[in-house]
Amino acid sequence: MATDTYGTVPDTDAVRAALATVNDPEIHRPITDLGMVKSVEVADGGAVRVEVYLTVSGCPLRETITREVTAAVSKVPGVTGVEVTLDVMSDEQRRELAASLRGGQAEREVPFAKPGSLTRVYAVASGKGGVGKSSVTVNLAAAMAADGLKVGVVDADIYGHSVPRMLGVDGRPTQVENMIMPPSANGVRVISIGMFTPGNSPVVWRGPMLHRALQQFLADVYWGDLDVLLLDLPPGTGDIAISVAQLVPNAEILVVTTPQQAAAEVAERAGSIAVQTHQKIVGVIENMSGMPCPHCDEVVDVFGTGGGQRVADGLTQVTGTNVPVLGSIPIDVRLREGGDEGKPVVLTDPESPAGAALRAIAGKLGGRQRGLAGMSLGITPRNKF
Ligand SMILES: Nc1ncnc2c1ncn2[C@@H]1O[C@H](COP(=O)(O)OP(=O)(O)OP(=O)(O)O)[C@@H](O)[C@H]1O
Repeated sequence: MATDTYGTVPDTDAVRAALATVNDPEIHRPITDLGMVKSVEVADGGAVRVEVYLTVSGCPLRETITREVTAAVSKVPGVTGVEVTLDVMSDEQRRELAASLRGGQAEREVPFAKPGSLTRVYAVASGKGGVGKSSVTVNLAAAMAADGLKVGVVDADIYGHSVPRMLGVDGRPTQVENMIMPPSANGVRVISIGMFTPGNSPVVWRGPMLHRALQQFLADVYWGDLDVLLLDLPPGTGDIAISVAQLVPNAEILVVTTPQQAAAEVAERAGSIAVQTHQKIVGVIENMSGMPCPHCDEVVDVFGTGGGQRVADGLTQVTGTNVPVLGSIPIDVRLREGGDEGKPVVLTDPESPAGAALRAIAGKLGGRQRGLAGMSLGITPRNKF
C-alpha cells in the first residue's frame, strides 16, 4: 500500500501485529510467538526493515518465510517497501524455543500416550503387502485435513515407505535442538523413515532400532495439537505392531484388506494381534473392491468379493466386540495416478467412486472427535472421548 497523502509513518505496533499473522511453515505458530522476529525498523518514508531469525541455517523454507513476511507487512497502511533480512538463532535461542514448544514437559514423552491426550491415533495395518494400506492412509489423512482437522501421518512402514511421495511431501525435516519439525503437504504433517536415509537406500534395521525410530517419531517430532494421527504400519504382524502397542497403547487398529480370500485370512491374523496387545480394532476397510468397467460400468470383481466382511466377522469373533466394515473402495486408476503424482484422489477427484468412498470413511473416523451421535461405527467409546 502506498504512503498515505499525509506521509504518515506506519505504526510499529501495526507492523508487529501484521507479523503475528505469519506462521512458521513447519511449526505452524506465529513467528512472533516463536521469538523469530529479531527487529523491526520503520523509516520515515514508510520503508520497513524486518530481521527474522531462522531456526537453523540453511532452513529450506527461508524463501517462504521471506515471502510471507513481505506480503503481511506490505498490507500495513503507510508501508512503502519491505526489506526482510535473515539471521539464525543461537544455540541458546534454539534451546529456549525447543523448551517452549515442549511446554515444559520432560523429553522423550510420547504426547499421544498421555491420559489427557485428545488426539485419536489410528494404526493402519494389513496382512499382506500391496493391498493399498499406504494409499488408504494418505487419502484418509488428506480428506480429514480438508475437513478442517489437524492431521499427522507417521510412515512407520519402514521397509516400504511411500507416504511422502503419495502425499506430495518433499524435502527433509528441520531439526531444532532435538526436536524434529515435520514437513507438510495438503494440510498433513508427515514424518517418514525415508526422510532420514540417503537417496532411496533400503532400511535394514532390526527390532530394537525400529522401536527407537518409532519412539523418536512420536516423542521427538513437534506435532503440535493434532486431532488425528495415522500410523502407516508395515504389512504383517511384525515388531512395529508390538512397538506401537507399547508406545501408544490407546492407538486403535484399522485393518485394510482386499476382497480376496487369501488376503483376508492374513489380514485377520494381523488384526488378531490387537487381542494380545489389548488394543481396539476400529474397523476394516476393503480396498480394490471391484473395478467399474470404463465402457459399460459393470463392476468386475477382480479380487473376488466378501473379504472385508469375512475379516470383520472373524475379528468380531476373536475380540468379542463388534468390528464393522467401514467402507469398500473400488479399483480406480485415478487413485493410483494420484498416489504416483503426490495428489490424493480425495482432493483431485473427490466425487470419483474411490474418492467418495474414502471421504465417507474419513468422515466417520474424523467425526468421532465431536462425539458418536448418529454414527453406526459399532464401537464402544473409550474413556478418552
Ligand atoms: N483402489 C485402488 N485402485 C487402484 N490402484 C490402487 C488402489 N489401491 C492401491 N492401489 C495401487 O496399488 C499399489 C499398492 O498400494 P500401496 O502402496 O498403497 O499398498 P500397501 O499395502 O501400502 O503396500 P506395502 O505395505 O507393501 O507398502 C499402488 O501402486 C497403489 O497406487
